[in-house]
Amino acid sequence: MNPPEVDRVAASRAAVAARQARAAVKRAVTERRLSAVAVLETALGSTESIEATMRVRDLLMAIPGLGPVRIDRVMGTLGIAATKRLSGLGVHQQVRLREYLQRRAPKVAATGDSRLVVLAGPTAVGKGTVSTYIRENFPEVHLSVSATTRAPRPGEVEGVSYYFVSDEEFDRMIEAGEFLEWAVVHNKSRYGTPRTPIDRALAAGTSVLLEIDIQGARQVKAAEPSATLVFLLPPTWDELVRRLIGRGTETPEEQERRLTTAKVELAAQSEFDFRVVNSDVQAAAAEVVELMQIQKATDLPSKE
Ligand SMILES: Nc1nc2c(ncn2[C@@H]2O[C@H](COP(=O)(O)OP(=O)(O)O)[C@@H](O)[C@H]2O)c(=O)[nH]1
Ligand SMILES: Nc1ncnc2c1ncn2[C@@H]1O[C@H](COP(=O)(O)OP(=O)(O)O)[C@@H](O)[C@H]1O
Repeated sequence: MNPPEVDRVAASRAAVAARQARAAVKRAVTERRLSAVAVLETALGSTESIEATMRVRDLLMAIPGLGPVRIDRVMGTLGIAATKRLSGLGVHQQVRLREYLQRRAPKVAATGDSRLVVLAGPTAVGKGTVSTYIRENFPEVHLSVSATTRAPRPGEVEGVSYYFVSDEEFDRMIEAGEFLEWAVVHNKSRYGTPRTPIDRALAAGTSVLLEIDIQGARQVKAAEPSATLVFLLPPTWDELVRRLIGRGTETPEEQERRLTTAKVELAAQSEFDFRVVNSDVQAAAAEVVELMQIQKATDLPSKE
């Protein structure tokens, strides 16, 4: 084959793969394993996502109970042209479509099976930012509060950010078996996940999110194989460096050290069940919450 032909074959293979991935997303919406709102948020969060290339009409077609005639009428009311793709929506169209989906589209099917989900990832990728967004916007999720031996920073609240405990108290908690997992993080302080609030929340049917480091994620999986591990990724390495420096909470030496650790941590991503790219906080949070609600996502396209 000559080069233009090679290009053509590659392009047509990519088109087939994209069509299959779009069909998998549609199927997941129809089967109520994925909410239509989450598809919209992912599309708006990343123009490179498969979701961004979906037509609005196809997303609506995936919603059980909506037929072609009704969809034409709805799209007319929303002021969206028949061929429009999710990535091409104007700001007002986005708002109108989101409101419509929130009202009309069924929520993902309840599994009757509350989930333990671990969010981990390299330093400064945005774990704290995404989990704070979830705490503030998704009250149905129980966000675990860890105990730590590090000192509180300005603005941190006892019992909300962490339980700030002494070394002696932390020793006592280990002895008493109060932790689901614990670890020394950044070679400095100890952090641990109290077991009782998690057991209580799961027993009450509430899903639980742990924002902990990678050593902790491995321990949770060993203790609770049914736990779901989610790895938060930066859009690029340079963006991770920018976030770490931009946050301005570490000295240049500490930043260097954390970036060296981050390379090792990034290599652990294949141990995780799902990967979510944190390009946009709202979209990343929506994806994490979605993963807390679906029972089986094996035939969804990868979240990479
Ligand atoms: N293993 C484990 N890690 C934790 C726990 N709580 C927080 N961490 C991790 O400890 C690290 C340091 O957190 P923090 O002191 O808040 O500082 P940050 O690095 O600025 O986010 C982060 O990677 C957290 O994910 C916990 O209970 N167990
Ligand atoms: N999606 C994002 N886009 C841009 N900046 C972000 C995003 N998510 C987080 N940040 C910023 O990156 C920095 C690190 O986030 P943080 O939540 O402290 O990371 P982590 O808890 O993983 O160490 C913070 O300054 C935060 O505001």
